[in-house]
Amino acid sequence: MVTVSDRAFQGIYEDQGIPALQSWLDATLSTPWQALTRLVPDEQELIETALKELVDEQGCCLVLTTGGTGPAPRDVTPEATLAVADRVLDGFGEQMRAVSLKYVPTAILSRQLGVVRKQALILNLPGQPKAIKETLDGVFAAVPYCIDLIGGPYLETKPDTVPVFRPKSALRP
Ligand SMILES: Nc1ncnc2c1ncn2[C@@H]1O[C@H](COP(=O)(O)OP(=O)(O)OP(=O)(O)O)[C@@H](O)[C@H]1O
Ligand SMILES: Nc1nc2c(c(=O)[nH]1)N[C@H]1C(S)=C(S)[C@@H](COP(=O)(O)O)O[C@H]1N2
Repeated sequence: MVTVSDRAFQGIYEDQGIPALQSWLDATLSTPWQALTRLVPDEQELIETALKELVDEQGCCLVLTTGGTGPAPRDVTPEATLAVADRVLDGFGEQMRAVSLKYVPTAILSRQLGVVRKQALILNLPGQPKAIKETLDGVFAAVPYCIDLIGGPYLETKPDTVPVFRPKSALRP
């Protein structure tokens, strides 16, 4: 979980991004998981370093960033994400923007991406803490099967949360 925010990094406001990510994942995942967190300013090189470390050294299978996806000059999270990507999964950005339009007309301002690096799926979420639930609710059904396909662990969700979709042939007992 990576918060990208100049002001949260400087302590001007308390970071609500990582707590919102943690509580969404705690409420949703039934598979045991371990949280690793990073708080970085809107600096491309520092974002790239955090992403590479979480994937390459820590072995994360899912990296969620929040913040820095908009059109302002210091918003560089998508550039950093693209720079470390092996492949782009366009559907994630498209779907997150589509579901976000139900909440705010400014959803189209987010340049958020979903990419694969090695065994990890990296998803960019907008910085507004409420956007974390709004966007994850809309795409998470496809996340576990994506992680299966890139060689990560078999993730499952709790009943009455986001139902995971896998083709029948990919289901495990
Ligand atoms: N990590 C965070 N914790 C709490 N609130 C946040 C966080 N990130 C963003 N916000 C809130 O969402 C708004 C829009 O987020 P955005 O990422 O555009 O921030 P920003 O205006 O670029 O500034 P900064 O990078 O300093 O957070 C912010 O003005 C702030 O109110
Ligand atoms: N679901 C959701 N998507 C959203 C928002 C939101 O509140 N909810 N905010 C939008 C706004 S106002 C902006 S500017 C862009 C980029 O936000 P970021 O720079 O904080 O990443 O995300 C957009 N996407």
